[in-house]
Amino acid sequence: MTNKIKPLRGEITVPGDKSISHRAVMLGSLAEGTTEITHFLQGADCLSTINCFRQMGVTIENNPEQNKVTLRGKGLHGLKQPAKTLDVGNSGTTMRLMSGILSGQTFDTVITGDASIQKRPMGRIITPLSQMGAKVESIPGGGLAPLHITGRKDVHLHGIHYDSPVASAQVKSSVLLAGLYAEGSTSVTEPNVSRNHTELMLKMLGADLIISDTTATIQPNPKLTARKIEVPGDISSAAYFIAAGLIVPGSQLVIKNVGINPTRDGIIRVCKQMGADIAIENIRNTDTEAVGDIIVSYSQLKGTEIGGPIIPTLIDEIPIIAIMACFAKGQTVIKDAVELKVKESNRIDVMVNNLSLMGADIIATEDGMIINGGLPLHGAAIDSKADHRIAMSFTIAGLVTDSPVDVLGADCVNISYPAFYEDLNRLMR
Ligand SMILES: O=C(O)C1=C[C@@H](OP(=O)(O)O)[C@@H](O)[C@H](O)C1
Ligand SMILES: C=C(OP(=O)(O)O)C(=O)O
Repeated sequence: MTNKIKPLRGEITVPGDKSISHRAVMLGSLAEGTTEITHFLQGADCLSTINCFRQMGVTIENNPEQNKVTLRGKGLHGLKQPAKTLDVGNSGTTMRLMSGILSGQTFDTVITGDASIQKRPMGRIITPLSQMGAKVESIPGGGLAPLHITGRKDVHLHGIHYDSPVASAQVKSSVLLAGLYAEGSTSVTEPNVSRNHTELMLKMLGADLIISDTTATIQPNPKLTARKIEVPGDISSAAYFIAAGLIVPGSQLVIKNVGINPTRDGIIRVCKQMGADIAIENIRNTDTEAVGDIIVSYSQLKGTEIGGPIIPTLIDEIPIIAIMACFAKGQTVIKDAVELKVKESNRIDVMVNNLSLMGADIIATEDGMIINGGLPLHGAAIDSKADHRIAMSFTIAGLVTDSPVDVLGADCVNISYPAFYEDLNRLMR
């Protein structure tokens, strides 16, 4: 069967940012007053966060038709012990950020997630939280979930300075959130700056938090006051349409209202490096985050090198960048991205194996991959390994292969972008 290539044209608004939606529920639950969240992401990961906080006594109304969530915060010390194990589903963000919050509670909890979560490293949060005096135990051992977190009845956590070995917003946020419950200040320094949504939202709600270069420092026990939170469109979801616009001949797309926080905008910078016809218009600020409309047109891309401080700003976009690199002239080298091995799947192996199957010239390296672009890609059956970013990346590749790509387990897009296929089909009409 051959594939008829159809250009993508028109305007699209992508769903709300996943990282910011999680944080809005978490911090709203710890604030005093009513939080109204608009453009909330109705992805399974964020619904897991809602469920966990409901189990700890927070009243949360979710209106999926309007993507609106309203919740009544309990204050820093108002959560109650859940009746059963907290289940984060597939969400690493929920697991790691909540572990920081739970470390500061007076009650015990057990927290776990699906098969993928139970393979992902939690030692990276157990180490700093333990240094703060928290008692976080891996039940199976080896730093894996489920985790048992013992409440701190008499002893308080104490602030630390943590020199994180990884640039990870989940590690940084977990420690800063535990810092809300510590004696003394808590700071985290990371090797490169990771997304700073936790810091920006905490500040907006009234926390005493200072960001200086690669260090964030928080003072304990603030009064957090509920505010309206407008969630920008998720640049990680926009990335699939950016790529489609660039690689499908004849395409031109406007992606409205996308979060362009500089700790997340690496994909835009890489597209420019690759010679893309891409621009941002209508830049404005919400209370905490910059947003803009992304305009993108089909372009002949060229290879590039990606590594160093830009990596955390585009970590979830590397699978789709690898697809773009296959359509670029020349070589693309992606390095310093070893973190890809501990996401929902090993994203280096899964990208390299599947793109090789489709005829790409790609090899895995220890911390990334090297792609020689320009070879035609063929259709194939691609196992998504239940990883939403993999499923969406290969769907976009399949728009320009000579025969169809069959993505197995494609319903995992539900984790971060439930309407992905509907939105894509609408732009191809
Ligand atoms: O804090 C967050 O919301 C996230 C941080 C990143 O993970 P790491 O902190 O593990 O890099 C990213 O990959 C994930 O999709 C969301
Ligand atoms: C890695 C991701 O999310 P999490 O760590 O929250 O599971 C992702 O969405 O690509």
